[in-house]
Amino acid sequence: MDGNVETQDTTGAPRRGLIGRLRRRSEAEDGAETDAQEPKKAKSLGPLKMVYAAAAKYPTQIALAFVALLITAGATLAIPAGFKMVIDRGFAEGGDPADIARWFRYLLMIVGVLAIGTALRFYFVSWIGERVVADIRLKVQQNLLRLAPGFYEENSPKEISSRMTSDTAIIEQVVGTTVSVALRNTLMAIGGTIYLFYLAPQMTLGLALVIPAIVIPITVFGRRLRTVSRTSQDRVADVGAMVTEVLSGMKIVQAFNQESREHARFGAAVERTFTIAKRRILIRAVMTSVIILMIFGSITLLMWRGAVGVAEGAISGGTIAAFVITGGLVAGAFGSLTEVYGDLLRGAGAASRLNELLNTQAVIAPPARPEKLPEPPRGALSFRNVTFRYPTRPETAALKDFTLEVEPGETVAIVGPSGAGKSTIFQLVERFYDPQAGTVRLDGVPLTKADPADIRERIAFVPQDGVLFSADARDNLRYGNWQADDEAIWEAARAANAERFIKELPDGLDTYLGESGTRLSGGQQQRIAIARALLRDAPILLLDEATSALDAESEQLVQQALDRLMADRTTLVIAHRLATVRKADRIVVLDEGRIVEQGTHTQLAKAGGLYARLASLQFAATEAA
Ligand SMILES: Nc1ncnc2c1ncn2[C@@H]1O[C@H](COP(=O)(O)OP(=O)(O)OP(=O)(O)O)[C@@H](O)[C@H]1O
Repeated sequence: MDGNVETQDTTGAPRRGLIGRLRRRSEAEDGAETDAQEPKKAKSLGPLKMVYAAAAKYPTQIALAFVALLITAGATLAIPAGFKMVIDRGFAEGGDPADIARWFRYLLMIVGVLAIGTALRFYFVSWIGERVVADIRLKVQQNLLRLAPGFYEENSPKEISSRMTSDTAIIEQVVGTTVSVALRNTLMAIGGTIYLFYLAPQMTLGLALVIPAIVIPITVFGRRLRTVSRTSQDRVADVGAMVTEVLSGMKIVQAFNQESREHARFGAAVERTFTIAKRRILIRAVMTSVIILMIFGSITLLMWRGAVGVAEGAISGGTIAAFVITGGLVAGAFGSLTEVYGDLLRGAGAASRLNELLNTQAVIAPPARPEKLPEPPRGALSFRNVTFRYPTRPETAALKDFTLEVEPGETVAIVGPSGAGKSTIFQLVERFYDPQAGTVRLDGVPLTKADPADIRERIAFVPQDGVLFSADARDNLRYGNWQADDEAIWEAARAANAERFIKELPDGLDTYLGESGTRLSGGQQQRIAIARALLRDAPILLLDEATSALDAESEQLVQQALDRLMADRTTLVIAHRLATVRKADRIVVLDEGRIVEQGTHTQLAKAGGLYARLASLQFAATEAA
């Protein structure tokens, strides 16, 4: 009756009053995800300040929501009064039909105001909730884009994405529901209690004893049920995990004749789920019976007391009706208020997790007065005595006293065993990290003195496996240069030997390349990445050659594309192919973060050192593939 739309549950059906709320809560216990992974609560409401600040930007909507809230609370309380009139005057024997109509019209008017007011309140309150969440998401993502890759090693993308979705959903719940529920129910509890005293002071005192007797056991049962439910969901998750494990390892299970053992193991997990579910349903069964007994029992007792009063002529039938309805509203309001604080703490927990993402400072940021890189770009790279440790692995240096001067236009192949530090060189050139000692320079300017965006503007990076986004072929190519028109795109595609297969795609450049480009072969993805780098047309090329073996024809197509890409550019290439090292102006051999040899392929092959060993193993293997 109070039009409690904000407590809408996942089924979309509004649940009203105390019974509705209880049902909603116990259904939530059965729900798959609702309480199973209940998010952590904060210790205080402090972090909600950020939510307040975000909402305060929309004073008009807040004012409108508040007005609607006042109107609906008033209209809700007016309903019992309306019923009182209708019952006492509208049902009076021998009454004038015109007089009866008046009271019913009055009641209808209240209902109309309540309906419209509730719709407006729901609209504005939810609007604010959604808008606040949208603003927070935008701000968080903007900050995330500024953070260096090191941050994502310590904070998993899965965790961050869960903050962006579930934590923001909790905030939405707080703004769009909890605050409104709290305000409305406080108004209803106060207003309702005053009205009850006005109607029947003695019966109200009786009710004051009954309400806690209803609310307290329900709250206690509710808590127990929530704990048991959580355990129950964990057990169900165990069953799920076991199914996945066995299914994905089915060949091993069967090859080792472990079917009966797996069945027994699964049986035990299923029985554990059943045992805990039995406890849950027992608590819920008892809880339901207690609720029915308490609520309907007290209504019956009140009516009984009222009936005696009516018989004695001390009280009217309409007053009894108004009293019962208002009593229900007030009890429901108190019931709701018991949940509000917990919900707010949960919201504060979510807000503090989002705050962390919002306030993380970028380690790699432009200096206050960035030094301009010389124009036109030359493409000279220099590493002087660079020592670098990854923040997550401070004990080992990925590069040790590394010195390398790369001349404009030179092609330097970097080879070395796995973990030697080859990719680390690229990370430092892009300035994803700053070395602990030594200096990296681009065209004579130390990277730390320039704006990272200016540095990256001058670099094209071709990763091992072409990183494609879920977009069409055109946008995947233009990622290197959004100004490129179709003519330029086709020219790059041609040079990258990608023209033919792109033309053969169902919609040419408009073809959607699917999640992570799964619709293209490895060689095709590499050629897209090469075309993208061609479009970028940067003076420095960082090329991480693919290790995956391609068939001879793709290999040749990729190689030709790479040759065109490397021409007239300073190129650092992590080389896995003999063809590449042969063509390089210089080969740098890296081991455990240090340069151990340098020279051309012929020189190094003759020297009989690490390169000669690697070449005979690694390149022979890839050439044979
Ligand atoms: N993000 C990281 N955090 C911590 N340590 C890292 C990280 N990336 C690389 N390392 C470590 O730094 C060292 C150098 O790694 P790097 O990736 O540069 O080697 P690599 O020569 O490119 O190897 P591969 O040929 O296997 O790709 C290794 O010991 C590696 O374990």
